[in-house]
Amino acid sequence: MSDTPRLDQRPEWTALKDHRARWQAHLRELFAADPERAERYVVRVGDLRIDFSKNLVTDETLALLRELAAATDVFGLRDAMFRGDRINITEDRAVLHTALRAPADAVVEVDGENVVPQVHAVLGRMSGFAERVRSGEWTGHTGRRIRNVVNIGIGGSDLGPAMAYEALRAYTDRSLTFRFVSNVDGADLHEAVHDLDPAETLFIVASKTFTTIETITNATSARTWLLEGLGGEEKAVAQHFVALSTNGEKVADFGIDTANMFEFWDWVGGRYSFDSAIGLSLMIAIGPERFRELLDGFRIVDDHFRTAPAESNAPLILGLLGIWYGNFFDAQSHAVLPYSHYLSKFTAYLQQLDMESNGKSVDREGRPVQWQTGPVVWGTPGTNGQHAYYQLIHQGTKLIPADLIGFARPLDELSGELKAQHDLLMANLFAQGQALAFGKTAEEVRSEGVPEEQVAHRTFQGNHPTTTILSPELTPSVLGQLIALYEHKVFVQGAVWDIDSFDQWGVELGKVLAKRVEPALTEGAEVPGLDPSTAALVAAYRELRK
Ligand SMILES: O=P(O)(O)OC[C@H]1O[C@](O)(CO)[C@@H](O)[C@@H]1O
Repeated sequence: MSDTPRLDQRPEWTALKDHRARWQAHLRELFAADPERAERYVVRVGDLRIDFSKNLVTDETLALLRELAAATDVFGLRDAMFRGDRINITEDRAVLHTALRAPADAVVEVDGENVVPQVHAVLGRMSGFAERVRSGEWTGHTGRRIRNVVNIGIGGSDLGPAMAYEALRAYTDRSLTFRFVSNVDGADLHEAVHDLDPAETLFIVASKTFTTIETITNATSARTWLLEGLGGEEKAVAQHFVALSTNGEKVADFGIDTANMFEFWDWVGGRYSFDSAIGLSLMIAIGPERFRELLDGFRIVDDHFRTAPAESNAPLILGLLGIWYGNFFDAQSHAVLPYSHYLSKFTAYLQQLDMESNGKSVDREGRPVQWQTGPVVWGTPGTNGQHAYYQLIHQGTKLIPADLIGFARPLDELSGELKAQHDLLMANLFAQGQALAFGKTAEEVRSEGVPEEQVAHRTFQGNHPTTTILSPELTPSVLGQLIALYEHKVFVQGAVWDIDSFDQWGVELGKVLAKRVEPALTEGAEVPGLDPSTAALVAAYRELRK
């Protein structure tokens, strides 16, 4: 048994509990008492200006939170991560997604071997391949150039490239079509390929393990579709399928030539893998140079996280704010609300990053935790959300801290009136932050002549915390900065909560049970050990499908 004190028994935790018990201030009062907080509570990293002034904190709160971070040795674990120590303890692995964006002359060792040259070798191969596809030099089996790229993967092998493709659409080669297939529902693949010409289609099968049932099933069906379309010649596969994986053996078993495999390593977690070979579809879309800019963006935030003092360390501050709300205000969720259409898949990406990392209920030694861990992360582009669920954030009974993300300039893609709409978009972001923080008092409502019986309904309590992340423009580098910011925020929270943020045992049971239930559905076989409820569902399914 370890002598590490339990988190909730640390004096720093108790100090925060006491601080919370005394907490009364409304954001209106905090700003009235200290108008400077609008400037003081801002951190800058790279192109990101992170304004956390509309959070329920004072200098004292921030100091107490930093003391908790120091007591739990967040920076010690950070250094261990960057060094390549095996901090993913249940899988006994290093956690080195930061090595994926390290400069070529950096040295990051795993088991005494510098991994940076391998990273750059794969990046070089990816660049060469991406250029050949983009230029038309890489052709399909019939000699026609590739016009469609279909990424088949799920979880970390899908969400990153799919999100970033949307985010950076303005930088993509519009003469190519990109599709992302993840769902084992045959409808996903069907909709992705039904209007494509197999002779012009490249499948990228993305799977770290190359054993994931959804991906292997979809890849097998894609191969059938391709061969049917190209007259059944097996050797066509070589020109139309490439693999992204850590598992060369399984790639070969599937029938993809390992010469067409782009490798990554077990020290890259699936949800942290999109800047590895998993980004190949994105690299084809935006080109190797833009991809390198994206990596540079990640690196800016890595360097900041590694070196900035606690007072101005952006991922640390964001992580601690989340802890303040989740552990001391009982907030159950965290909303991420981008005011950018291009970021429409950003929150879905963060859901895996955050919830698969920190959805844990035992500490690093396997003891049940006595404190809340990862929040439910949710959200969609802000303006659409305003006309759907913002009502609950403004006037519901739950505390929902939110990040509002916006950009000063629209992309050059837009012109004329469409460009001018950007100010309206951003006016909405600013207005929401203001309304959430300051609300509208009953007196203000009355002064507008609202009848007394409606005053309560039209009053806005305010005091809802938001953090506003503003940057000049959504470039590849800025996207990399944003993702790294959240990666390290999640890291900080896992470190404080004393959980392993890098395993994902919680997704295993469902996978095993699905394999056990499937024969009952497809072959009508009896499945021993089904609970009565599931057995009844299976029976109803069999009856209904007749
Ligand atoms: O890349 P793979 O091995 O196919 O795994 C896909 C996803 O499945 C998970 O293991 C569980 O959902 C994720 O962590 C991972 O990103």
